[in-house]
Amino acid sequence: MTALDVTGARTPEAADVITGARERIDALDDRIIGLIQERAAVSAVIQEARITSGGRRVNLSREMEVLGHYREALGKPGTALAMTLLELCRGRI
Ligand SMILES: O=C(O)C(=O)C[C@]1(C(=O)O)C=C[C@@H](O)C=C1
Repeated sequence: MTALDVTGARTPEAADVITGARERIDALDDRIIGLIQERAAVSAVIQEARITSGGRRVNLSREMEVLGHYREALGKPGTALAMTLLELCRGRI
């Protein structure tokens, strides 16, 4: 496949722009994944401390704060993103 095919561009110039921008997106995605893994590790510390102290894994009022934070920053899809992040960090409830 040529660069034109894989990018969907109709000109070599557009294919170059897309190929370069996709490299930046791949690098950003790697950083985002790393941050999600770091977030999950910090979240695990909190959950462990709470459970060890006799509490529950989940704290719904805090989850509402997290959901609101993402919704304020990113709009309605931010809520869906935060729900996915919470599931990654504390499992399904
Ligand atoms: O902040 C907490 O108390 C956490 O346990 C962290 C966290 C989160 O990942 O944001 C995870 C589970 C809780 O239900 C609420 C929030």
